[in-house]
Amino acid sequence: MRDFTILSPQMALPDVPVIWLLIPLLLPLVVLIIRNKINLSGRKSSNLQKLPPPGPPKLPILGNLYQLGAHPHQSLWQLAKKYGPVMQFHFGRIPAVIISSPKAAKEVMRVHDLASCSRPSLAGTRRLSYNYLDVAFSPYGDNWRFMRKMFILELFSLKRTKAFRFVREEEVGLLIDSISEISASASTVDLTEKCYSLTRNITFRMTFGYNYNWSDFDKDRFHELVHEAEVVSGTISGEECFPRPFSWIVGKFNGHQARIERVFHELDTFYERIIDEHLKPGREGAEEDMINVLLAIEKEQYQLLGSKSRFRRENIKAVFLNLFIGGIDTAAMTVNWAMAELLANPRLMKKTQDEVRDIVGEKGRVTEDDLENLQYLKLVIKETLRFHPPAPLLLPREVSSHLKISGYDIPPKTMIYINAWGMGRDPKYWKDADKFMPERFANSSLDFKGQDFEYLPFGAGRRVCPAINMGITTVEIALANLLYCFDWKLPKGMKAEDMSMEEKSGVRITVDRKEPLLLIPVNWRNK
Ligand code: HEM
Repeated sequence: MRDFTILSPQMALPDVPVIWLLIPLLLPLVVLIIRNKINLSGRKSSNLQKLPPPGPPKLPILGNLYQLGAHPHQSLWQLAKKYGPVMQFHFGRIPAVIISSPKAAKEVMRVHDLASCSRPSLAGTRRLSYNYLDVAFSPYGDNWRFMRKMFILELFSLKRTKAFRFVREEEVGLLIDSISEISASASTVDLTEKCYSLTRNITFRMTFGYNYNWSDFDKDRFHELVHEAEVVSGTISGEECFPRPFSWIVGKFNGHQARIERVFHELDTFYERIIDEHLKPGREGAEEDMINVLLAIEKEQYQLLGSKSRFRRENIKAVFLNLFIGGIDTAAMTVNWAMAELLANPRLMKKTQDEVRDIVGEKGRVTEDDLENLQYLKLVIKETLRFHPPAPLLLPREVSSHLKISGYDIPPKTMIYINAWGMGRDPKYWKDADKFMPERFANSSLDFKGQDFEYLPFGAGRRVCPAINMGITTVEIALANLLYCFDWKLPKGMKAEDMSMEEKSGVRITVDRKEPLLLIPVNWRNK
Protein backbone atom coordinates (compact mmCIF):
# COMPACT_ATOMS: atom_id res chain seq x y z
CA MET A 1 0.00 0.00 0.00
CA ARG A 2 1.26 3.45 -0.85
CA ASP A 3 1.45 6.13 1.79
CA PHE A 4 0.64 9.70 0.51
CA THR A 5 0.10 11.33 3.87
CA ILE A 6 3.31 13.33 3.97
CA LEU A 7 2.87 14.76 0.46
CA SER A 8 1.21 18.03 -0.49
CA PRO A 9 -2.12 17.64 -2.32
CA GLN A 10 -0.67 18.31 -5.80
CA MET A 11 1.95 15.74 -5.23
CA ALA A 12 -0.44 13.20 -3.81
CA LEU A 13 -0.62 11.21 -6.98
CA PRO A 14 0.11 7.55 -7.25
CA ASP A 15 3.23 6.67 -9.09
CA VAL A 16 1.65 5.40 -12.37
CA PRO A 17 1.93 6.63 -15.98
CA VAL A 18 -0.07 9.85 -16.43
CA ILE A 19 -2.05 8.47 -19.37
CA TRP A 20 -3.82 5.96 -17.08
CA LEU A 21 -4.91 8.78 -14.86
CA LEU A 22 -6.36 10.76 -17.72
CA ILE A 23 -8.48 7.90 -19.03
CA PRO A 24 -11.40 8.34 -16.59
CA LEU A 25 -11.36 12.07 -17.34
CA LEU A 26 -11.16 11.75 -21.11
CA LEU A 27 -13.55 8.88 -21.56
CA PRO A 28 -16.81 10.88 -21.25
CA LEU A 29 -15.41 13.46 -23.67
CA VAL A 30 -14.53 10.80 -26.23
CA VAL A 31 -18.02 9.26 -25.89
CA LEU A 32 -19.60 12.68 -26.38
CA ILE A 33 -17.54 13.36 -29.52
CA ILE A 34 -18.36 9.96 -31.00
CA ARG A 35 -22.05 10.39 -30.18
CA ASN A 36 -22.13 13.82 -31.77
CA LYS A 37 -20.36 12.46 -34.82
CA ILE A 38 -22.95 9.71 -35.15
CA ASN A 39 -25.76 12.23 -34.67
CA LEU A 40 -24.23 14.60 -37.13
CA SER A 41 -23.82 11.96 -39.79
CA GLY A 42 -27.29 10.56 -39.03
CA ARG A 43 -28.91 13.95 -39.52
CA LYS A 44 -26.54 15.17 -42.14
CA SER A 45 -28.95 15.30 -45.02
CA SER A 46 -31.82 16.88 -43.06
CA ASN A 47 -29.50 19.42 -41.37
CA LEU A 48 -28.30 20.62 -44.74
CA GLN A 49 -31.81 21.74 -45.58
CA LYS A 50 -32.52 23.35 -42.22
CA LEU A 51 -31.70 26.97 -41.53
CA PRO A 52 -31.97 27.92 -37.86
CA PRO A 53 -32.47 31.60 -37.00
CA PRO A 54 -29.32 33.52 -36.06
CA GLY A 55 -28.72 34.27 -32.42
CA PRO A 56 -26.10 35.30 -29.89
CA PRO A 57 -23.48 32.69 -28.93
CA LYS A 58 -24.58 30.46 -26.07
CA LEU A 59 -22.70 28.97 -23.15
CA PRO A 60 -22.87 25.35 -22.08
CA ILE A 61 -25.62 24.78 -19.48
CA LEU A 62 -26.63 28.47 -19.24
CA GLY A 63 -27.44 28.91 -22.90
CA ASN A 64 -28.11 32.64 -23.36
CA LEU A 65 -29.48 33.25 -19.87
CA TYR A 66 -26.47 35.41 -19.04
CA GLN A 67 -27.62 37.90 -21.72
CA LEU A 68 -31.11 38.38 -20.31
CA GLY A 69 -30.35 41.34 -18.02
CA ALA A 70 -32.60 43.03 -15.48
CA HIS A 71 -35.19 44.01 -18.10
CA PRO A 72 -35.47 41.00 -20.43
CA HIS A 73 -37.61 42.71 -23.12
CA GLN A 74 -35.07 45.55 -23.33
CA SER A 75 -32.05 43.23 -23.54
CA LEU A 76 -33.78 41.10 -26.17
CA TRP A 77 -34.58 44.24 -28.18
CA GLN A 78 -30.91 45.29 -28.15
CA LEU A 79 -29.83 41.79 -29.20
CA ALA A 80 -32.41 41.75 -32.00
CA LYS A 81 -30.81 44.89 -33.46
CA LYS A 82 -27.67 42.82 -33.94
CA TYR A 83 -29.07 39.37 -34.78
CA GLY A 84 -32.31 40.27 -36.52
CA PRO A 85 -36.07 40.15 -35.95
CA VAL A 86 -36.19 36.34 -35.86
CA MET A 87 -33.58 35.46 -33.26
CA GLN A 88 -32.70 32.21 -31.58
CA PHE A 89 -32.23 32.35 -27.82
CA HIS A 90 -31.69 29.56 -25.30
CA PHE A 91 -33.11 29.73 -21.78
CA GLY A 92 -30.64 27.18 -20.51
CA ARG A 93 -31.58 24.09 -22.52
CA ILE A 94 -34.98 25.46 -23.61
CA PRO A 95 -34.85 26.71 -27.22
CA ALA A 96 -36.78 29.89 -27.96
CA VAL A 97 -37.20 32.31 -30.84
CA ILE A 98 -37.69 36.02 -30.21
CA ILE A 99 -39.79 37.89 -32.77
CA SER A 100 -39.11 41.62 -33.10
CA SER A 101 -40.64 42.86 -36.37
CA PRO A 102 -44.28 43.32 -37.42
CA LYS A 103 -43.65 41.24 -40.56
CA ALA A 104 -42.33 38.26 -38.60
CA ALA A 105 -45.04 38.71 -35.94
CA LYS A 106 -47.67 38.54 -38.66
CA GLU A 107 -46.14 35.34 -40.01
CA VAL A 108 -46.28 33.77 -36.54
CA MET A 109 -49.63 35.09 -35.33
CA ARG A 110 -51.59 35.07 -38.57
CA VAL A 111 -50.01 32.83 -41.25
CA HIS A 112 -48.80 30.13 -38.83
CA ASP A 113 -51.07 30.91 -35.89
CA LEU A 114 -52.42 27.38 -35.62
CA ALA A 115 -48.98 25.76 -35.49
CA SER A 116 -47.62 28.32 -33.03
CA CYS A 117 -50.45 29.00 -30.62
CA SER A 118 -49.78 26.36 -27.99
CA ARG A 119 -48.23 27.23 -24.63
CA PRO A 120 -45.12 25.72 -23.04
CA SER A 121 -45.54 23.32 -20.17
CA LEU A 122 -43.97 24.87 -17.06
CA ALA A 123 -44.14 23.61 -13.48
CA GLY A 124 -45.80 26.72 -11.99
CA THR A 125 -48.54 27.16 -14.57
CA ARG A 126 -49.20 23.41 -14.71
CA ARG A 127 -49.90 23.15 -10.99
CA LEU A 128 -51.80 26.40 -10.51
CA SER A 129 -54.03 25.72 -13.51
CA TYR A 130 -54.96 22.23 -12.24
CA ASN A 131 -52.96 20.61 -15.00
CA TYR A 132 -54.05 23.06 -17.68
CA LEU A 133 -57.78 23.25 -17.21
CA ASP A 134 -57.64 27.04 -17.71
CA VAL A 135 -57.45 29.28 -20.79
CA ALA A 136 -54.28 31.36 -20.56
CA PHE A 137 -51.70 28.64 -19.89
CA SER A 138 -53.43 25.66 -21.45
CA PRO A 139 -51.82 24.08 -24.54
CA TYR A 140 -53.79 24.31 -27.77
CA GLY A 141 -56.39 21.52 -27.94
CA ASP A 142 -59.98 20.56 -27.15
CA ASN A 143 -59.88 21.79 -23.56
CA TRP A 144 -58.47 25.19 -24.48
CA ARG A 145 -61.03 25.63 -27.31
CA PHE A 146 -63.90 24.73 -25.00
CA MET A 147 -62.68 26.97 -22.16
CA ARG A 148 -61.88 29.92 -24.41
CA LYS A 149 -65.35 29.76 -25.99
CA MET A 150 -66.88 29.73 -22.51
CA PHE A 151 -64.70 32.69 -21.48
CA ILE A 152 -65.75 34.77 -24.48
CA LEU A 153 -69.43 33.88 -24.58
CA GLU A 154 -70.17 33.68 -20.86
CA LEU A 155 -67.67 35.74 -18.88
CA PHE A 156 -66.48 38.52 -21.17
CA SER A 157 -69.27 39.09 -23.66
CA LEU A 158 -70.29 42.70 -24.24
CA LYS A 159 -73.47 41.93 -22.28
CA ARG A 160 -71.52 40.66 -19.26
CA THR A 161 -69.09 43.59 -19.43
CA LYS A 162 -72.09 45.94 -19.28
CA ALA A 163 -73.69 43.94 -16.48
CA PHE A 164 -70.66 44.62 -14.29
CA ARG A 165 -70.81 48.35 -14.98
CA PHE A 166 -72.24 49.08 -11.54
CA VAL A 167 -69.32 47.21 -9.90
CA ARG A 168 -66.76 49.35 -11.73
CA GLU A 169 -68.61 52.61 -11.07
CA GLU A 170 -69.16 51.87 -7.38
CA GLU A 171 -65.58 50.77 -6.79
CA VAL A 172 -64.21 53.83 -8.64
CA GLY A 173 -66.57 55.92 -6.48
CA LEU A 174 -65.08 54.39 -3.32
CA LEU A 175 -61.58 55.07 -4.63
CA ILE A 176 -62.42 58.72 -5.28
CA ASP A 177 -63.95 59.05 -1.79
CA SER A 178 -60.84 57.63 -0.18
CA ILE A 179 -58.58 59.99 -2.16
CA SER A 180 -60.88 62.95 -1.29
CA GLU A 181 -60.28 62.25 2.40
CA ILE A 182 -56.53 62.34 1.82
CA SER A 183 -56.86 65.51 -0.23
CA ALA A 184 -58.78 67.22 2.62
CA SER A 185 -55.70 66.82 4.81
CA ALA A 186 -53.34 67.88 2.00
CA SER A 187 -51.40 64.63 2.40
CA THR A 188 -49.62 62.46 -0.13
CA VAL A 189 -51.33 59.48 -1.70
CA ASP A 190 -49.63 56.36 -3.04
CA LEU A 191 -51.56 56.34 -6.31
CA THR A 192 -49.88 53.15 -7.52
CA GLU A 193 -51.21 51.23 -4.51
CA LYS A 194 -54.64 52.83 -5.01
CA CYS A 195 -54.73 51.67 -8.66
CA TYR A 196 -53.91 48.07 -7.69
CA SER A 197 -56.40 48.12 -4.86
CA LEU A 198 -59.10 49.35 -7.28
CA THR A 199 -58.54 46.66 -9.91
CA ARG A 200 -58.25 43.97 -7.20
CA ASN A 201 -61.54 45.05 -5.67
CA ILE A 202 -63.28 45.13 -9.05
CA THR A 203 -61.91 41.70 -10.01
CA PHE A 204 -62.68 40.05 -6.66
CA ARG A 205 -66.16 41.54 -6.58
CA MET A 206 -66.95 40.42 -10.15
CA THR A 207 -65.63 36.96 -9.30
CA PHE A 208 -66.86 36.39 -5.74
CA GLY A 209 -69.71 38.87 -5.41
CA TYR A 210 -70.20 41.67 -2.95
CA ASN A 211 -71.40 39.60 -0.04
CA TYR A 212 -68.25 37.66 0.56
CA ASN A 213 -67.32 38.25 4.14
CA TRP A 214 -63.60 39.03 3.97
CA SER A 215 -61.78 39.13 7.24
CA ASP A 216 -58.76 41.45 7.13
CA PHE A 217 -56.38 38.52 7.24
CA ASP A 218 -58.15 36.78 4.41
CA LYS A 219 -58.07 39.76 2.12
CA ASP A 220 -54.46 40.75 2.73
CA ARG A 221 -53.22 37.18 2.52
CA PHE A 222 -55.26 36.59 -0.59
CA HIS A 223 -53.71 39.65 -2.27
CA GLU A 224 -50.24 38.32 -1.45
CA LEU A 225 -51.13 34.89 -2.79
CA VAL A 226 -52.35 36.28 -6.10
CA HIS A 227 -49.10 38.18 -6.40
CA GLU A 228 -47.08 35.05 -5.64
CA ALA A 229 -49.15 33.09 -8.15
CA GLU A 230 -48.22 35.62 -10.80
CA VAL A 231 -44.53 35.36 -9.96
CA VAL A 232 -44.44 31.54 -10.08
CA SER A 233 -46.50 31.48 -13.29
CA GLY A 234 -44.12 33.87 -15.01
CA THR A 235 -40.97 32.00 -14.10
CA ILE A 236 -39.14 29.26 -15.94
CA SER A 237 -37.57 27.39 -13.04
CA GLY A 238 -33.95 26.29 -12.78
CA GLU A 239 -35.11 22.66 -12.96
CA GLU A 240 -36.67 23.35 -16.34
CA CYS A 241 -33.80 25.40 -17.72
CA PHE A 242 -30.86 23.18 -16.89
CA PRO A 243 -29.99 19.65 -17.96
CA ARG A 244 -29.53 16.90 -15.38
CA PRO A 245 -27.79 16.71 -12.94
CA PHE A 246 -27.75 20.52 -12.65
CA SER A 247 -31.54 20.73 -12.72
CA TRP A 248 -31.71 18.37 -9.77
CA ILE A 249 -29.14 20.38 -7.80
CA VAL A 250 -30.83 23.73 -8.57
CA GLY A 251 -34.26 22.27 -7.76
CA LYS A 252 -32.99 20.99 -4.45
CA PHE A 253 -31.76 24.40 -3.33
CA ASN A 254 -33.99 27.07 -4.87
CA GLY A 255 -37.25 25.91 -3.30
CA HIS A 256 -39.28 26.73 -6.44
CA GLN A 257 -41.31 23.53 -6.31
CA ALA A 258 -42.03 23.95 -2.61
CA ARG A 259 -43.20 27.51 -3.24
CA ILE A 260 -45.52 26.36 -6.03
CA GLU A 261 -47.03 23.71 -3.74
CA ARG A 262 -47.54 26.18 -0.90
CA VAL A 263 -49.25 28.75 -3.13
CA PHE A 264 -51.36 26.05 -4.76
CA HIS A 265 -52.63 24.59 -1.47
CA GLU A 266 -53.41 27.96 0.09
CA LEU A 267 -55.28 29.14 -3.00
CA ASP A 268 -57.12 25.84 -3.32
CA THR A 269 -58.33 25.96 0.28
CA PHE A 270 -59.57 29.49 -0.26
CA TYR A 271 -61.35 28.57 -3.51
CA GLU A 272 -63.06 25.58 -1.89
CA ARG A 273 -64.37 27.71 0.93
CA ILE A 274 -65.72 30.40 -1.31
CA ILE A 275 -67.39 27.92 -3.69
CA ASP A 276 -69.01 26.13 -0.73
CA GLU A 277 -70.36 29.44 0.49
CA HIS A 278 -71.89 30.07 -2.91
CA LEU A 279 -73.61 26.69 -2.83
CA LYS A 280 -75.29 27.33 0.53
CA PRO A 281 -79.03 27.84 0.30
CA GLY A 282 -80.29 31.36 0.95
CA ARG A 283 -78.04 33.24 -1.46
CA GLU A 284 -81.02 34.23 -3.59
CA GLY A 285 -80.94 37.90 -4.41
CA ALA A 286 -77.16 38.10 -3.89
CA GLU A 287 -75.23 40.15 -6.44
CA GLU A 288 -74.59 38.18 -9.67
CA ASP A 289 -70.95 37.10 -9.86
CA MET A 290 -68.73 34.91 -12.00
CA ILE A 291 -68.80 31.95 -9.60
CA ASN A 292 -72.57 31.76 -10.10
CA VAL A 293 -72.11 31.82 -13.87
CA LEU A 294 -69.45 29.09 -13.67
CA LEU A 295 -71.48 26.91 -11.27
CA ALA A 296 -74.46 27.17 -13.63
CA ILE A 297 -72.27 26.00 -16.54
CA GLU A 298 -70.99 23.09 -14.42
CA LYS A 299 -74.55 22.02 -13.62
CA GLU A 300 -75.74 22.40 -17.20
CA GLN A 301 -72.82 20.38 -18.57
CA TYR A 302 -73.36 17.66 -15.99
CA GLN A 303 -77.04 17.42 -16.87
CA LEU A 304 -76.13 17.21 -20.54
CA LEU A 305 -73.16 14.83 -20.42
CA GLY A 306 -73.11 13.26 -16.96
CA SER A 307 -69.69 12.04 -15.91
CA LYS A 308 -68.34 12.78 -19.42
CA SER A 309 -68.72 16.52 -18.82
CA ARG A 310 -65.43 18.30 -19.36
CA PHE A 311 -66.35 21.26 -17.16
CA ARG A 312 -65.86 20.39 -13.53
CA ARG A 313 -65.07 22.05 -10.22
CA GLU A 314 -61.37 22.15 -11.06
CA ASN A 315 -62.08 24.08 -14.27
CA ILE A 316 -63.80 26.74 -12.17
CA LYS A 317 -60.78 27.01 -9.89
CA ALA A 318 -58.43 27.16 -12.88
CA VAL A 319 -60.45 30.03 -14.34
CA PHE A 320 -59.95 32.04 -11.12
CA LEU A 321 -56.22 32.05 -11.76
CA ASN A 322 -56.78 33.65 -15.19
CA LEU A 323 -59.18 36.24 -13.83
CA PHE A 324 -56.74 37.37 -11.15
CA ILE A 325 -53.53 37.23 -13.16
CA GLY A 326 -55.16 38.65 -16.30
CA GLY A 327 -57.34 41.28 -14.75
CA ILE A 328 -55.59 42.92 -11.81
CA ASP A 329 -52.08 44.02 -12.72
CA THR A 330 -52.63 44.77 -16.42
CA ALA A 331 -55.35 47.38 -15.89
CA ALA A 332 -53.74 48.86 -12.75
CA MET A 333 -50.38 49.41 -14.42
CA THR A 334 -51.97 50.98 -17.50
CA VAL A 335 -53.65 53.63 -15.30
CA ASN A 336 -50.41 54.04 -13.35
CA TRP A 337 -48.25 54.57 -16.47
CA ALA A 338 -50.83 56.91 -18.04
CA MET A 339 -50.85 59.10 -14.91
CA ALA A 340 -47.04 59.11 -14.80
CA GLU A 341 -46.77 60.18 -18.46
CA LEU A 342 -49.38 62.94 -18.01
CA LEU A 343 -47.58 64.24 -14.92
CA ALA A 344 -44.37 64.36 -16.89
CA ASN A 345 -46.16 66.30 -19.67
CA PRO A 346 -48.25 69.08 -18.04
CA ARG A 347 -49.58 70.25 -21.44
CA LEU A 348 -51.06 66.83 -22.14
CA MET A 349 -52.39 66.60 -18.57
CA LYS A 350 -54.25 69.90 -19.02
CA LYS A 351 -55.62 68.88 -22.41
CA THR A 352 -56.96 65.57 -21.06
CA GLN A 353 -58.44 67.17 -17.94
CA ASP A 354 -60.05 69.98 -19.95
CA GLU A 355 -61.76 67.45 -22.16
CA VAL A 356 -63.12 65.38 -19.25
CA ARG A 357 -64.27 68.42 -17.29
CA ASP A 358 -65.90 70.09 -20.33
CA ILE A 359 -67.83 66.98 -21.23
CA VAL A 360 -68.83 65.83 -17.75
CA GLY A 361 -69.55 69.33 -16.47
CA GLU A 362 -70.89 69.59 -12.93
CA LYS A 363 -72.09 66.00 -12.60
CA GLY A 364 -69.53 65.23 -9.89
CA ARG A 365 -68.43 61.85 -11.27
CA VAL A 366 -67.69 60.41 -14.71
CA THR A 367 -70.03 57.53 -15.59
CA GLU A 368 -69.60 54.93 -18.33
CA ASP A 369 -72.13 56.83 -20.47
CA ASP A 370 -69.58 59.63 -20.77
CA LEU A 371 -66.74 57.44 -21.97
CA GLU A 372 -67.60 57.36 -25.66
CA ASN A 373 -67.27 61.16 -25.80
CA LEU A 374 -63.82 61.25 -24.23
CA GLN A 375 -61.87 61.00 -27.48
CA TYR A 376 -58.60 62.49 -26.26
CA LEU A 377 -58.59 60.27 -23.15
CA LYS A 378 -58.85 57.26 -25.49
CA LEU A 379 -55.80 58.51 -27.42
CA VAL A 380 -53.87 58.85 -24.14
CA ILE A 381 -54.70 55.24 -23.26
CA LYS A 382 -53.73 53.97 -26.72
CA GLU A 383 -50.41 55.76 -26.49
CA THR A 384 -49.82 54.40 -22.97
CA LEU A 385 -50.35 50.87 -24.29
CA ARG A 386 -47.87 51.49 -27.12
CA PHE A 387 -45.21 52.96 -24.86
CA HIS A 388 -45.76 50.69 -21.86
CA PRO A 389 -47.52 47.47 -22.91
CA PRO A 390 -48.22 45.75 -19.55
CA ALA A 391 -47.03 42.36 -20.89
CA PRO A 392 -44.01 43.46 -22.97
CA LEU A 393 -43.29 39.96 -24.33
CA LEU A 394 -46.98 38.86 -24.34
CA LEU A 395 -47.40 35.28 -23.06
CA PRO A 396 -44.98 32.67 -24.44
CA ARG A 397 -46.23 30.51 -27.30
CA GLU A 398 -44.97 27.04 -28.18
CA VAL A 399 -44.60 25.63 -31.67
CA SER A 400 -46.48 22.36 -32.23
CA SER A 401 -45.27 21.49 -35.74
CA HIS A 402 -42.30 22.53 -37.86
CA LEU A 403 -42.52 26.17 -39.07
CA LYS A 404 -40.69 28.45 -41.46
CA ILE A 405 -40.60 32.08 -40.37
CA SER A 406 -38.86 34.58 -42.66
CA GLY A 407 -37.04 31.64 -44.25
CA TYR A 408 -35.77 30.21 -40.94
CA ASP A 409 -36.70 26.76 -39.69
CA ILE A 410 -38.30 26.49 -36.29
CA PRO A 411 -38.76 22.98 -34.90
CA PRO A 412 -41.64 21.81 -32.69
CA LYS A 413 -41.32 22.50 -28.94
CA THR A 414 -39.58 25.83 -29.56
CA MET A 415 -40.91 28.68 -27.40
CA ILE A 416 -41.85 31.90 -29.17
CA TYR A 417 -41.77 35.32 -27.54
CA ILE A 418 -43.18 38.35 -29.37
CA ASN A 419 -41.42 41.55 -28.30
CA ALA A 420 -44.45 43.89 -28.33
CA TRP A 421 -42.52 46.45 -26.29
CA GLY A 422 -39.69 46.64 -28.83
CA MET A 423 -41.97 46.86 -31.87
CA GLY A 424 -43.98 49.61 -30.17
CA ARG A 425 -40.81 51.69 -29.95
CA ASP A 426 -39.23 50.92 -33.30
CA PRO A 427 -38.47 54.19 -35.16
CA LYS A 428 -39.02 52.28 -38.45
CA TYR A 429 -42.73 52.24 -37.68
CA TRP A 430 -43.26 55.15 -35.28
CA LYS A 431 -42.32 58.80 -35.77
CA ASP A 432 -40.59 60.16 -32.65
CA ALA A 433 -40.93 56.67 -31.25
CA ASP A 434 -39.39 57.54 -27.89
CA LYS A 435 -41.83 60.40 -27.21
CA PHE A 436 -45.22 60.10 -25.50
CA MET A 437 -47.54 61.65 -28.11
CA PRO A 438 -51.23 60.63 -27.91
CA GLU A 439 -51.92 62.72 -31.04
CA ARG A 440 -50.15 60.12 -33.19
CA PHE A 441 -53.32 58.01 -32.97
CA ALA A 442 -55.67 60.92 -33.84
CA ASN A 443 -56.02 60.34 -37.56
CA SER A 444 -54.82 56.79 -37.60
CA SER A 445 -56.71 53.56 -38.08
CA LEU A 446 -54.23 51.69 -35.87
CA ASP A 447 -56.01 49.68 -33.23
CA PHE A 448 -55.03 47.31 -30.43
CA LYS A 449 -57.34 44.46 -31.41
CA GLY A 450 -54.54 42.40 -32.99
CA GLN A 451 -54.76 43.43 -36.67
CA ASP A 452 -51.78 45.85 -36.62
CA PHE A 453 -48.65 43.91 -35.85
CA GLU A 454 -46.47 46.86 -34.83
CA TYR A 455 -48.96 47.52 -32.03
CA LEU A 456 -49.85 44.41 -29.99
CA PRO A 457 -50.58 45.30 -26.35
CA PHE A 458 -53.30 42.61 -26.22
CA GLY A 459 -51.53 40.10 -28.48
CA ALA A 460 -53.09 38.72 -31.67
CA GLY A 461 -54.40 35.58 -33.33
CA ARG A 462 -56.14 32.76 -31.50
CA ARG A 463 -54.51 33.74 -28.21
CA VAL A 464 -55.46 37.44 -28.29
CA CYS A 465 -56.68 38.71 -24.91
CA PRO A 466 -60.33 37.68 -24.58
CA ALA A 467 -61.13 40.52 -22.17
CA ILE A 468 -60.11 43.62 -24.16
CA ASN A 469 -63.45 45.38 -23.63
CA MET A 470 -63.47 44.69 -19.90
CA GLY A 471 -59.83 45.77 -19.51
CA ILE A 472 -60.17 48.97 -21.53
CA THR A 473 -63.42 50.02 -19.85
CA THR A 474 -61.86 49.61 -16.41
CA VAL A 475 -58.85 51.71 -17.43
CA GLU A 476 -61.03 54.42 -19.00
CA ILE A 477 -63.46 54.82 -16.10
CA ALA A 478 -60.66 54.88 -13.52
CA LEU A 479 -58.41 57.32 -15.38
CA ALA A 480 -61.30 59.62 -16.36
CA ASN A 481 -62.43 59.96 -12.73
CA LEU A 482 -58.93 60.50 -11.36
CA LEU A 483 -58.42 63.32 -13.88
CA TYR A 484 -61.89 64.79 -13.46
CA CYS A 485 -61.99 64.88 -9.66
CA PHE A 486 -58.47 66.03 -8.78
CA ASP A 487 -55.59 68.17 -9.84
CA TRP A 488 -52.37 66.33 -9.09
CA LYS A 489 -49.26 67.86 -7.60
CA LEU A 490 -45.85 66.31 -7.32
CA PRO A 491 -44.34 66.12 -3.83
CA LYS A 492 -42.44 69.17 -2.68
CA GLY A 493 -39.28 69.90 -4.62
CA MET A 494 -40.06 67.52 -7.47
CA LYS A 495 -40.52 68.79 -11.02
CA ALA A 496 -42.31 67.24 -14.01
CA GLU A 497 -38.98 66.66 -15.74
CA ASP A 498 -37.78 64.65 -12.70
CA MET A 499 -40.44 61.98 -13.23
CA SER A 500 -38.67 58.67 -13.68
CA MET A 501 -40.05 56.21 -16.23
CA GLU A 502 -37.78 53.40 -15.10
CA GLU A 503 -39.31 49.93 -15.09
CA LYS A 504 -39.24 47.34 -12.33
CA SER A 505 -36.58 44.75 -12.97
CA GLY A 506 -36.96 40.98 -12.99
CA VAL A 507 -38.46 38.17 -15.01
CA ARG A 508 -42.23 38.59 -14.81
CA ILE A 509 -45.13 38.49 -17.25
CA THR A 510 -46.10 42.10 -16.52
CA VAL A 511 -43.86 45.11 -15.94
CA ASP A 512 -44.76 48.22 -13.95
CA ARG A 513 -42.96 51.42 -13.00
CA LYS A 514 -40.09 50.99 -10.62
CA GLU A 515 -41.10 53.81 -8.29
CA PRO A 516 -44.60 54.14 -6.84
CA LEU A 517 -46.49 57.31 -7.81
CA LEU A 518 -46.58 59.46 -4.66
CA LEU A 519 -48.77 62.49 -5.34
CA ILE A 520 -50.75 65.24 -3.66
CA PRO A 521 -54.38 65.28 -4.80
CA VAL A 522 -56.20 68.63 -4.85
CA ASN A 523 -59.96 68.41 -5.06
CA TRP A 524 -60.70 70.32 -8.27
CA ARG A 525 -64.20 71.47 -7.33
CA ASN A 526 -63.20 72.76 -3.88
CA LYS A 527 -60.39 74.94 -5.18
C1 HEM B 1 -55.33 46.58 -19.96
C2 HEM B 1 -55.73 45.36 -19.72
C3 HEM B 1 -55.17 44.10 -20.34
C4 HEM B 1 -54.07 43.90 -21.14
C5 HEM B 1 -53.09 44.95 -21.65
C6 HEM B 1 -54.01 42.48 -21.45
C7 HEM B 1 -53.03 41.89 -22.23
C8 HEM B 1 -53.01 40.55 -22.56
C9 HEM B 1 -51.99 39.93 -23.38
C10 HEM B 1 -50.79 40.63 -23.97
C11 HEM B 1 -52.29 38.61 -23.50
C12 HEM B 1 -51.49 37.54 -24.26
C13 HEM B 1 -51.90 37.52 -25.69
C14 HEM B 1 -51.07 36.57 -26.53
O1 HEM B 1 -50.53 35.60 -25.99
O2 HEM B 1 -50.98 36.82 -27.75
C15 HEM B 1 -53.52 38.39 -22.76
C16 HEM B 1 -54.14 37.17 -22.67
C17 HEM B 1 -55.15 36.93 -21.78
N1 HEM B 1 -55.81 37.87 -21.01
FE1 HEM B 1 -55.55 39.86 -21.03
N2 HEM B 1 -55.06 41.85 -20.83
C18 HEM B 1 -55.79 42.79 -20.14
C19 HEM B 1 -56.93 42.57 -19.40
C20 HEM B 1 -57.42 41.33 -19.10
C21 HEM B 1 -58.51 41.07 -18.19
C22 HEM B 1 -59.31 42.16 -17.48
C23 HEM B 1 -58.66 39.71 -18.14
C24 HEM B 1 -59.61 38.90 -17.32
C25 HEM B 1 -60.13 39.27 -16.17
C26 HEM B 1 -57.70 39.12 -19.04
C27 HEM B 1 -57.58 37.76 -19.28
C28 HEM B 1 -56.72 37.21 -20.24
C29 HEM B 1 -56.66 35.78 -20.54
C30 HEM B 1 -57.49 34.67 -19.91
C31 HEM B 1 -55.68 35.61 -21.54
C32 HEM B 1 -55.21 34.31 -22.19
C33 HEM B 1 -55.89 34.06 -23.52
C34 HEM B 1 -55.46 32.75 -24.18
O3 HEM B 1 -54.34 32.29 -23.94
O4 HEM B 1 -56.25 32.18 -24.94
N3 HEM B 1 -56.96 40.13 -19.61
N4 HEM B 1 -53.94 39.58 -22.20
